[in-house]
Amino acid sequence: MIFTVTLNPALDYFMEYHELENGLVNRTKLTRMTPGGKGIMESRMLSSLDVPNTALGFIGGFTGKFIRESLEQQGIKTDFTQVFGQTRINVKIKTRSDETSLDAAGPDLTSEDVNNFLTKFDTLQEGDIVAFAGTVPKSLGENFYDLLIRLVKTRGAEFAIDIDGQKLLKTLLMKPLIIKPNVEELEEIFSVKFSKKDDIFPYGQKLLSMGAQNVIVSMAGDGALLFTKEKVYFAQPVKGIIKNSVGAGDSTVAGFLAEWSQSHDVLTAFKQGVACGTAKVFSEDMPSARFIQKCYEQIKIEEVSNGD
Ligand SMILES: Nc1ncnc2c1ncn2[C@@H]1O[C@H](COP(=O)(O)OP(=O)(O)O)[C@@H](O)[C@H]1O
Ligand SMILES: O=P(O)(O)OC[C@H]1O[C@](O)(COP(=O)(O)O)[C@@H](O)[C@@H]1O
Repeated sequence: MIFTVTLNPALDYFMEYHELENGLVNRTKLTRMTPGGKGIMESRMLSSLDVPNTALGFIGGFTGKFIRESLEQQGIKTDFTQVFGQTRINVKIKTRSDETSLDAAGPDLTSEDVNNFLTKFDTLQEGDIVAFAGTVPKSLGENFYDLLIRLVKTRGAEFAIDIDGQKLLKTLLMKPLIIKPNVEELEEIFSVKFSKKDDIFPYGQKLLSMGAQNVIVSMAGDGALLFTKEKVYFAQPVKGIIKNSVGAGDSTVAGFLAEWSQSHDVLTAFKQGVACGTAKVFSEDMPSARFIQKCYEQIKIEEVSNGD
């Protein structure tokens, strides 16, 4: 079974404008609400692919109720920890030229909330995969993921993690099945600037040598790289009209896990990850399995130099 963990879920509130004018009243032509937060997006994508999974995390207030009910209506299994505070609202503004996110901080959590949440890890077993993704609410402290990863490993399960910054590096010793920094995150982690794809190779290798089992470096409209112990692969980008790129990275991770959990074939899992990321950006909301398959058929993967 795959479990996704969203410590700080969000109701994503989408607003569309032709253009935004600062300091003026801007009237939207379209609004939409969807359940968000990185693990929740992964659960939604896994469910589009019909892969059994359970969404874990902290939710509260009317926004939390909206998330729980929307997921349940879509047939997604949830086992959230109910908290007193209110789940945040993240505003996603789309104009003709830009996509902008106004993301909130999220509620404070108590030690009782945490203890209730930790019991969800009691039944984990070998063969399970836990996908951690997204920011940690301040009240949980910097090291909360480390604690959760230790629980997962103690039970013989695998984990995937999609977080940014130095915090990601700290988790590598625990050997994540997959990590997926995007180019900007990788640049920030190593304080470097990439001007071409080949510049990324030594850093992908470095993440492997630090403990990651597999590394995907996503490059938005420039495709993605997969680093495995044996080889490095490049997935060419698919061209199309971008409808909504929120959750592209989460969809990539979910696609990878969906396939890997069934076949344990890393290359096919990478292809499915790229197909899901691609299908997501070309859709307003979560794409259908049929559209993901259509994208999958267009993905071209080539082996590139091993980057040594
Ligand atoms: N403009 C785009 N055109 C085609 N595919 C895209 C585009 N943006 C994202 N994708 C797909 O989604 C994946 C993840 O996107 P990316 O923006 O790198 O991740 P994140 O959301 O984590 O920043 C990419 O590797 C690619 O497959
Ligand atoms: O936990 P974080 O890092 O604040 O991210 C929350 C946001 O991430 C999302 O899952 C989108 O993820 P992406 O960064 O992959 O577009 C939104 O649904 C949500 O508002």
